Amino acid sequence: MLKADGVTKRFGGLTAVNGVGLEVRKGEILGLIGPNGAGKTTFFNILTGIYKPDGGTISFDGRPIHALPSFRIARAGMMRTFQNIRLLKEESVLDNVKVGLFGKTGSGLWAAILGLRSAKREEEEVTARSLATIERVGLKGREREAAGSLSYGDQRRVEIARALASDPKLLLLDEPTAGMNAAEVQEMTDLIRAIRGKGTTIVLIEHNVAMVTGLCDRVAVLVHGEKIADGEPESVIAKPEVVEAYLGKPDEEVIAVAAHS
Ligand SMILES: Nc1ncnc2c1ncn2[C@@H]1O[C@H](COP(=O)(O)OP(=O)(O)OP(=O)(O)O)[C@@H](O)[C@H]1O
Repeated sequence: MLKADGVTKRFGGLTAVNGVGLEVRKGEILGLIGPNGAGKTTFFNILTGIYKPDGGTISFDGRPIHALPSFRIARAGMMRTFQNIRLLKEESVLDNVKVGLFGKTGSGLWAAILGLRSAKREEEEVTARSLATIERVGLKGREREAAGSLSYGDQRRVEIARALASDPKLLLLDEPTAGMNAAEVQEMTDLIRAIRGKGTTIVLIEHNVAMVTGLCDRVAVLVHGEKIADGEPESVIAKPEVVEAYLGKPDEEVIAVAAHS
């Protein structure tokens, strides 16, 4: 589904992503882990066209995308969420999700201004699709509430719904469980699994090692902008270089998870 080869990004003298190669297979959940500042979000920003890479190539669904603007990459079927929730807090849950379908409609601005029938029909379709997606992420009945009034965990669901509304082939989630309690992490894990169950391929950046190990089919590890490991979760996180580089020192949680597997 996605193939990155030798992807590099520099900010002045800092090489944030250094020659990273990564393959994402159709239908899998891939976890991207690594310490703070390892380059994970920068890598997402490159995949989604927010940053242009200084080197390397990326193909998505068989087409090169590394030179495309973000809206074209989104239109090709790659959507994402952000580490810091980016919702229109005063607007309704429904309107926030409808934003995810912006650019997907074809009638155009004049048709909307003139109130043409095609624009009305499109608006109805966008609303229906958004409502169905809201239900899918478990927020049925909350459509008219202001997004900012929802709990943190539910706001993340709205973010995911916005990315999911256009039915992407590939969904990138940047720390979907950040700041969540154990129950919310479990609910988010279930939701991600259900999304994959409907055929969406998922890559997620995550700090919660136990969650990654339980959820992901494969894990890739970035350290100082370089990929140091890639493979089946339990074996990757048990590698001494991963334990040391990722955590700085052997960590009891990781060792316990590895030993348990
Ligand atoms: N726009 C930018 N300008 C300059 N430096 C940047 C920029 N974006 C990221 N960096 C730097 O690139 C490095 C990688 O940052 P990045 O946010 O990608 O790491 P990360 O692995 O996502 O970290 P975290 O887990 O803390 O979110 C860091 O040193 C960061 O300061």
